[in-house]
Amino acid sequence: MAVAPTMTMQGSLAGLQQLELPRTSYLGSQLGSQFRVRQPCVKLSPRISSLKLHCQVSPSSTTLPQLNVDISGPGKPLQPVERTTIRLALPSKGRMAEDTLGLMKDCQLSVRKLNPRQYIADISELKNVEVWFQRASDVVRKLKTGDVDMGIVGYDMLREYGEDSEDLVIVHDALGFGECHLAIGIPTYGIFENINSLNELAAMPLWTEDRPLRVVTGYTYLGKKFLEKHGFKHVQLSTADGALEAAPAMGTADAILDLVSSGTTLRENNLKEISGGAVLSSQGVFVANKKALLERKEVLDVAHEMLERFEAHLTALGQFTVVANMRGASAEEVAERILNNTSYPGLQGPTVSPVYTNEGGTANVDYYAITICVPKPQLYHAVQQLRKAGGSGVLVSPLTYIFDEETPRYRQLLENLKA
Ligand SMILES: Nc1ncnc2c1ncn2[C@@H]1O[C@H](COP(=O)(O)OP(=O)(O)OP(=O)(O)O)[C@@H](O)[C@H]1O
Ligand SMILES: O=P(O)(O)OC[C@H]1O[C@H](OP(=O)(O)OP(=O)(O)O)[C@H](O)[C@@H]1O
Ligand SMILES: [Mg+2]
Repeated sequence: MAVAPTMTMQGSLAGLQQLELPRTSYLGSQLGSQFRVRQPCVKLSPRISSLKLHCQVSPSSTTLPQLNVDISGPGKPLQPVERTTIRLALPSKGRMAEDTLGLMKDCQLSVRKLNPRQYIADISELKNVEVWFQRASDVVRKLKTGDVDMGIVGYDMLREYGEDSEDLVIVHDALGFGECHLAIGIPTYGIFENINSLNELAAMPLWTEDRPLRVVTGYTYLGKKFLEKHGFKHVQLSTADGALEAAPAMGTADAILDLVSSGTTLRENNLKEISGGAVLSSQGVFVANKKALLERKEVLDVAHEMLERFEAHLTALGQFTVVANMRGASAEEVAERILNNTSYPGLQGPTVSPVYTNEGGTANVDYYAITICVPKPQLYHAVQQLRKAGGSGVLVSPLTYIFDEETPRYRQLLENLKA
């Protein structure tokens, strides 16, 4: 039953501008006019006798004080109030945190954080969006429970902590950072010297109920499913937070199940991958809570905008804009030469525009400037083709965004929401 408590506040209130409620109940009116309650939604249980609330202080303050609010006595029932803000959870630390903020910035969605220890921030371009910094595992957990609406994490984390939940939906599956794969690693030496595949590992007669294959991993959900699926009968999974590659040499595990990117950590610890031993490929993904997308149009709208920005930027990253002056009789003739003699027609076709030269005071057209987009790896090939087709003075510049007419991923998202 919800109750309206009477409250006593303890602690210094100096400098407080607003109160953040990490959980959900309506406390707004009791807090006094000097506070702005940003999430006035808390479920209060009659058993709760006190709540600790984190308070956001004025920008000049560097500390994050805690305000103790004692709740005592029954009051009149309160109606729970729906959250109206949109919550985006981002990784709070490590390589994903940096890369995520980098991508947001590149998409003109800079995240404003008042100080590094603060876990809430905002994005001036996305009004009504709160950014919450969380450990990657918590980003997924909170997405599942609906405490946040959208988030960015590694696909590995999504699968491990999301546990194939139907409440989660991927909005963008390839953000272009945190690329790695989750794989089994075994020693290159000793009894594993001639073991090169998952089947060979499973078939080793050594593994029994009393002496199972010991695998250390941070991915116990995915690991268990994977090993069961591949016929491992006697396996013991254990877990550790990092430096798993040390376990076989220490004798505390036979194999590891961990992320591999360059392969250096495996190699430096005398471990190897085996064929069939890769569980999944991973990179940063943009995920949302399905119910939030379906039931709150404003969440779907923000997801759409972020998706469009990500797509426009990530597509552009792989291409150059190329401008070349071409001698020609007409714009059509130049366009035909590009379309027929080169492999790079541009997005819909080449843009062709006249170049006016000064001929005794009269503007004359002998050249046409063509503009096309070229995939980065094919740049030199494109320049060669353009030269052959009569191009001179080729200018190459980076592309920042390519906004297509529509975003295929958005269409896919709408399909997924119907399912
Ligand atoms: N070697 C790697 N190369 C690329 N991406 C990686 C690598 N290791 C991890 N990742 C990706 O980054 C995410 C975060 O990794 P991890 O949790 O190990 O954080 P971290 O940045 O290493 O910090 P810490 O391990 O100290 O908590 C992983 O879920 C995965 O998606
Ligand atoms: O194939 P590589 O390029 O060598 O990368 C793989 C390593 O990167 C990650 O560790 P991380 O650097 O995050 O250290 P941690 O174990 O402390 O998390 C992962 O857990 C591997 O150990
Ligand atoms: Mg790590």
